[in-house]
Amino acid sequence: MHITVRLAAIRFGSPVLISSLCSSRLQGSRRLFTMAEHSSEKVVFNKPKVELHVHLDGAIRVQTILDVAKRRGMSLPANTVERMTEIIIVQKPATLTEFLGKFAEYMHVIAGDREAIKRIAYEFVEDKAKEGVIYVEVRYSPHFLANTKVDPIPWNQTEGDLSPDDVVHLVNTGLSEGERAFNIKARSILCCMRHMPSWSMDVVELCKKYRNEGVVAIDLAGDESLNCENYPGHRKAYEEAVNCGIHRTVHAGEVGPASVVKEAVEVLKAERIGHGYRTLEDQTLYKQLLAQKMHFEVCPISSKLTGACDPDFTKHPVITFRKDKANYSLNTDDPLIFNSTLHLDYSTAQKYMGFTEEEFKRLNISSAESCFLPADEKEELLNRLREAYGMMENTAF
Ligand SMILES: O=c1[nH]cnc2c1ncn2[C@@H]1O[C@H](CO)[C@@H](O)[C@H]1O
Repeated sequence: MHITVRLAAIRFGSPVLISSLCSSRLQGSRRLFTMAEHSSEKVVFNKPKVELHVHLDGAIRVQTILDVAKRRGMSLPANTVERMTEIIIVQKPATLTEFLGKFAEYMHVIAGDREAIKRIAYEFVEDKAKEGVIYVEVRYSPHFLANTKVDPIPWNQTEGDLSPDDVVHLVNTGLSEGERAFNIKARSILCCMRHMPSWSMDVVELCKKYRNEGVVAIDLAGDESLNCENYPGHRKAYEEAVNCGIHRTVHAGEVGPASVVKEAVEVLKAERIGHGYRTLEDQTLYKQLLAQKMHFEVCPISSKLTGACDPDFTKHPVITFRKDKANYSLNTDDPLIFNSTLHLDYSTAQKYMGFTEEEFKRLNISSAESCFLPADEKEELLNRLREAYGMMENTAF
């Protein structure tokens, strides 16, 4: 084995570990498959994968929510995994606003609790390792998990002593303990929220402070109908990110029009677009983004259940992306709320959109090329994938 490849294999997890973990089913809440698609879920791409768009607070185990509520003496609308899962998940196509409301069912339990925040980060890494992910970038809003130095204090919490800064430190700790335990690589992206421009400067400052401890980029999430031209807080934060070399992604063109994507690229200097489906409505913009190899973070199951795309997967925008050899990834987004797994996104792409093993390899290579790791670590990741996919050049003479 080539030395770089061997090093990469160690850092990103051994193939044996990955394949054995891949074949095991997820535990806890993920067993309750209620969507029709779940019955057909199978592992269609049992190879190392890269995931670039997944929300930590949308990827918590239901059992963990129940455990933490019990420990903290908090009440929940249900006390079994099955019942609580039914309450949290979106079962049929809804709206983005309806979907975003689901976080309020459980965020008050996790927010403000040191042990819980570290635990969800650690368990997240375990769940991703089980799906065969060898590199993941996970995102969240530090403010949504804090209970002091955040205005307003979210989820009706009373003021405590956990600041957004403490939250980032705890998530970093949970992720790095998870990395060591499950032998994959996990980095994080900090989210600004569209409706809270006053938090955005804090977010970029946290990105700067923790750039050497696992934080790789800034994001803008939430309700896209709020235009950032009217919210200079986001623009200023992204300007600072550009000036300091902080990587940038923006949720745009998910349910909002192509103009939001244009603004993300031209004003916020986004290097990747979260979702971006509605870019196709502006063919000039789409061609420009294709030419500059802009990366689209596509989330198939999510796009159906948030009402972002036609529920008929055979009409999904990612089919056009694939035909045009666009640069995109396949991601879960919020697997807790969609009661889904990365395997379901892949099997859906195969079953309804004509994706092949070759395309899965190509899109994972594009994902690695578009990830926010520094160049040397990116090359290691790429080598690891090329080796697993049988794409290594023969260097033995
Ligand atoms: O698909 C999405 N579109 C827009 N915002 C989202 C999506 N999924 C989650 N969040 C928002 O991002 C926050 C930080 O992780 C979540 O709390 C949720 O409000």
